[in-house]
Order: sequence, then structure tokens, then C-alpha cells
Amino acid sequence: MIRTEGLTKRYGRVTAVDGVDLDVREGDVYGFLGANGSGKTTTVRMLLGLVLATSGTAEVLGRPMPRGRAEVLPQVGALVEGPGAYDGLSGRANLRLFDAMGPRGAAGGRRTRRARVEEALERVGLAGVDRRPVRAYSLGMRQRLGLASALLRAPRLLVLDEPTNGLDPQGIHEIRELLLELNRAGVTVFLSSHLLAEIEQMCTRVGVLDRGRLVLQEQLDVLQRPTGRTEVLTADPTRAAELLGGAVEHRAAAPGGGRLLVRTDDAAGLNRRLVEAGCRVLTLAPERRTLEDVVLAAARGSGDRPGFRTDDDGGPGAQRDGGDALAARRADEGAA
Ligand SMILES: Nc1ncnc2c1ncn2[C@@H]1O[C@H](COP(=O)(O)OP(=O)(O)OP(=O)(O)O)[C@@H](O)[C@H]1O
Repeated sequence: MIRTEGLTKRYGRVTAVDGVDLDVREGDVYGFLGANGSGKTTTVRMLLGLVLATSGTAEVLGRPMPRGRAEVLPQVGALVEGPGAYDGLSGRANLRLFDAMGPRGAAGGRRTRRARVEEALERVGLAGVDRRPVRAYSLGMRQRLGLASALLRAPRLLVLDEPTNGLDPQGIHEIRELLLELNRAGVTVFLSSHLLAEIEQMCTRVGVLDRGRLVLQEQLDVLQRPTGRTEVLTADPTRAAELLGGAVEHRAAAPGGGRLLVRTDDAAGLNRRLVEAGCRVLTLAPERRTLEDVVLAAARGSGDRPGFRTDDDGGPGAQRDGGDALAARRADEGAA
């Protein structure tokens, strides 16, 4: 659906996008992850033919961009950096105007246009906001309106730059559900985000951009495959460690006892062994890497240090500046 080779954009001495090879397949929910300023928006703009690449090529729906724009764009729903809208008009009026300008505007009569607009408003949860002018919209409402206009064309591909920007947790949840529902109905979704958790929750495939370079591109389930180690929380860590000997790769205190990382992928066998020896097992599961682990490793491999937003260890949903969170995490690791 999207394929780029060596896609590069330079602004004077700044290389915003540096030799990026994207591969987005039909049916993907592709998460394009990168810190602020890493080049996501510039890449999205090149994909849509809004910005000319300095070098490299981009293909969208099998056609080269920007040459294939006239053919490609009617099949693509796009949301790039805050949708433009007429501030004095309602969202509904804006959508009707937008629809009339679109490729189906001439063919579709007024009745079908009304129905299309109502359906799009309904889908993004704006149907109840009737006469209010867009000027009175919150940022989240503007994002929803932008998404509604992206949906008007019944797209095969959605290209969304930070679609949950400015939304509250409930709004983020609703947009996520909507995108997953569209994906189930056959729409390929390409979305950029600087939020690891967002990508981890909804994407099937991930590309990580770090200072203009694509440092990682892979299926999420491949990245999160079990590591071959099993994590055990036990009320009897000393006894368990004695029993398992050299198979224990790491041991740490944990509420209720201790946490052991054991070199084995046979979780059931390990459980049986511990229980038969009289160790109280509280939880036991194959260890999987989180997207954060993978991204950190990829960025380390590239010799850089990304500044993504990550979930703070301090509590669910808590977030702070990604750079600080990562620095703090490394300090923690160093102290451990
Ligand atoms: N028109 C422009 N002229 C000069 N430099 C630009 C231009 N557009 C982007 N840049 C630079 O290119 C780099 C990448 O910017 P870009 O907006 O693509 O990043 P981003 O990952 O989308 O960040 P954000 O999430 O903050 O939008 C930045 O250093 C930015 O300052």
C-alpha cells in the first residue's frame, strides 16, 4: 500500500528524512513512531505529494507519488497536522463543502452527500454538535472533524499524522476503536505517533523513525515474541533460586517475595518443579519484550538516543517527557 526507497528530504543543512524505506502492507495498522522533530510529518507530507522529496521514491497504492496524485488521493483519507476548516461554519457545513469539492462531489447528489456527512459525523462522535461554529471547537473536536473528512471518501488507506493529538483519554479510546473497526472492514491504516503505548495497543506493524532514519520496521508480534525466559514471582525466592541454580539469570525483590528470571521456555515444567519442591508460585509467565525495550535497543544500536514518550514506571497512564523517562530508567538500571 505504501513503499518508499531511500526517501530523503533536506531543508538546507537539516536532513529531516534520511533514506527511509517504508513497507506498509494491505490490512496493516502501521504505527510510525518517532519523537517530536524526527521527521514523521515530513514523511507523511511526501507520501501525500504535499512536499517534494530531495531524493528517493515513494509509491502509494502502487502508483508513484507525487506523479500519481490525481489517481491515488481520492482513495486515501488523510489527516495531516490539524485539519484546515472554515472557522465560522459548523463542522457539518464544513464537511458538506469538503464533500462537494471531492471527487464524488459531482456524481453524488445532495441527498447522498447529506447521508455521507451524517454518517461520518456519527462515526467520530460529532453528530450531536450541531450548529456550533468550528471556531468554538476544542483541539480534540477539530481532530475528530479532520477524521470525519478523511472518512468521507470511503478510503482504502488512511494516512493520519498524530490522530489522537489533543484528545482526552476517552476520545483516544473512541478513535482507537474506530480505527480498528475500519481496519477490520478492510481499510489499511498508517498513523504516526510519538506515543509508544498508543502504537503498542493498536498497531500490527511498527516503523521507528529516529532523527530522520528508520531504525526499525517489523511486525509487532515478531518484536514481542517470547524471549525464551520465564518470569516467576514466588513467595520463596531463596528456595527457588537454590533449586534452579544457574538457570536463574536475574533475581530481584518484589512485593510478596521475589522475582526470578529463569532461562527456560517451558513455563509449565518450571511451575511443576517449583510447586513439587514446595515453593509458593504467585505468578509465572513467558517473558516478552515490550515495545519500549525493542525501541531502546534499536536506538542504542544506531548510537542515538530517542526522546519518545513512554509510560512512566510510576503508575498506569502516567507520562512525563520521554527523554527524562528514559534517562531516569537508565539511571535506575545503572543503580540496580
Ligand atoms: N519547512 C521546513 N523548513 C525547514 N525545516 C523543516 C521544515 N519542516 C520540517 N523541518 C525540520 O525537519 C525536521 C523534522 O520535522 P517534522 O515536522 O517532519 O518532524 P515530526 O517528527 O513530524 O515532529 P512533530 O511531531 O513535532 O511534528 C525538524 O528538524 C524540523 O525542524
